[in-house]
Amino acid sequence: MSLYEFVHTKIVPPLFLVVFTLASQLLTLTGRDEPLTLASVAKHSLGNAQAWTILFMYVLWVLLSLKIPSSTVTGPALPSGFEPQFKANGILFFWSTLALFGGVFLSRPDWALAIHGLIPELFGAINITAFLLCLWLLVKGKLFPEEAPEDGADTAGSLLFDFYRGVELHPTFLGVSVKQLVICRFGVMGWMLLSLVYFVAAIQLRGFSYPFFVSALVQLVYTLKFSLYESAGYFDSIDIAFDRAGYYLIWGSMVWMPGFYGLHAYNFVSNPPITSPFLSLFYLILGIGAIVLEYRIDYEKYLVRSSTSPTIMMYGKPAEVIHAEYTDQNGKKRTSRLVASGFWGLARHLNYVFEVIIYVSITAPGFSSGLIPFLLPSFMIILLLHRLYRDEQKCKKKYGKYWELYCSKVPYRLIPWIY
Ligand SMILES: NC(=O)C1=CN([C@@H]2O[C@H](COP(=O)(O)OP(=O)(O)OC[C@H]3O[C@@H](n4cnc5c(N)ncnc54)[C@H](OP(=O)(O)O)[C@@H]3O)[C@@H](O)[C@H]2O)C=CC1
Ligand SMILES: CC(C)CCC[C@@H](C)[C@H]1CC[C@H]2C3=CC=C4C[C@@H](O)CC[C@]4(C)[C@H]3CC[C@]12C
Repeated sequence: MSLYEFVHTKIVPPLFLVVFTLASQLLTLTGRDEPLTLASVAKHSLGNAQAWTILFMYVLWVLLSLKIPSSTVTGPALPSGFEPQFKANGILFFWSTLALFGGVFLSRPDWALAIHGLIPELFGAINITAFLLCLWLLVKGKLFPEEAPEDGADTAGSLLFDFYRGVELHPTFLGVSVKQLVICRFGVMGWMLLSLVYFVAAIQLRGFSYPFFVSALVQLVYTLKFSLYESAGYFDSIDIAFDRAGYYLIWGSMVWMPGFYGLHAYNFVSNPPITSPFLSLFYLILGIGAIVLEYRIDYEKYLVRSSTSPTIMMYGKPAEVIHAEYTDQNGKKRTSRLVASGFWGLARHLNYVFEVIIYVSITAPGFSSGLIPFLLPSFMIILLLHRLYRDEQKCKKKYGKYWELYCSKVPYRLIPWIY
């Protein structure tokens, strides 16, 4: 066993389970008149009737979004030939959620302040639900997996590692994909809704804040971008095609995403961001610009991958495409397209750079008011560097010499001419 494997399978699971779970509850106490102690964590960690009611209503809403009739998108096939199905109604979900909850908070802004006060209990309830879900996914994956034996509902011999990493790739719950339900619907939209709640709560307390508005607006546009990208690309991502449904992905999306990704906004309520209107305008343009460019990068890949024509025009000339051969898990030869021009010709993961810029624009309005707004961009840099490493390993293994050809044409991983 290599050192990386040892750390990955034996050290990371227990460490992350304790540290991140505890941190997720401790952080809900920031910006409040309560000591950051284990006793305070314990006091709120079981939730209360109001918190459980809010959570129940929101779970019903996200479940409903995947239960209503809609067209479907197919994800990457498993060795057995099984093709996971996802609902293609991300945009409808975005606008209806915004209309429903936006309407509720506009007519009852005092509810936003009440929910802000309930955050420790709400995350107590979400944490319990996420743990129960991960436990159920472990038991189900081990005892009655939905996936065929050749798809390898994979177990690593250690219960803790299986809990952390997950067993199955595409488990379902009440007939819907657990990944789409938890990541795309509960996590991403829950994060956006909580940030809107904090924004309205701050208005209730101190009136309109332009820097907070900029932060919330960039995040709203980012969520809209995700909803557009959900059916066009997210179902081919590492999260869907490779990562199994366990603590990392499921707890991460259910608790860490709405909690930690929204921490700066949660703290803006008690510690308002102070930034000049000029600088706020700069962050707004930076954030929206980075979202548009990131969308363009996702779109260029989508354009080349989905086109049936042998020549694909990009920026007025034929796109440079590597027709990469690979062998799938059934031993069947297949071809895929690697774009080597446009943004994908500048660096192999330029989208990750824009991703970090987006998170900087969302949090930067609060940079002068404390350390908390620096946490999210720092976390993103670590998360994306780890992801870059995993993705490059995956592509090297999958495409072999074709990946090396792409790397020779596009030698930069992240930032053109630098790295
Ligand atoms: N906010 C957050 O916490 C995070 C956000 N993100 C964002 O989510 C989005 C998706 O991220 P992610 O899935 O990691 O990465 P990408 O969208 O970059 O997809 C990577 C995959 O694309 C394919 N690929 C690689 N190079 C090329 C190429 N030149 N031409 C065509 N296809 C290529 C490979 O898959 P294949 O096997 O299909 O060839 C590779 O595994 C990004 O916008 C990212 O910034 C990502 C991580 C965290
Ligand atoms: C603390 C840990 C246990 C790690 C938790 C990690 C997860 C919270 C995140 C891992 C991958 C993340 C995502 C991938 C791609 C995305 C597309 C983007 O456009 C929106 C965000 C996201 C869904 C993002 C969400 C957080 C992760 C699931």
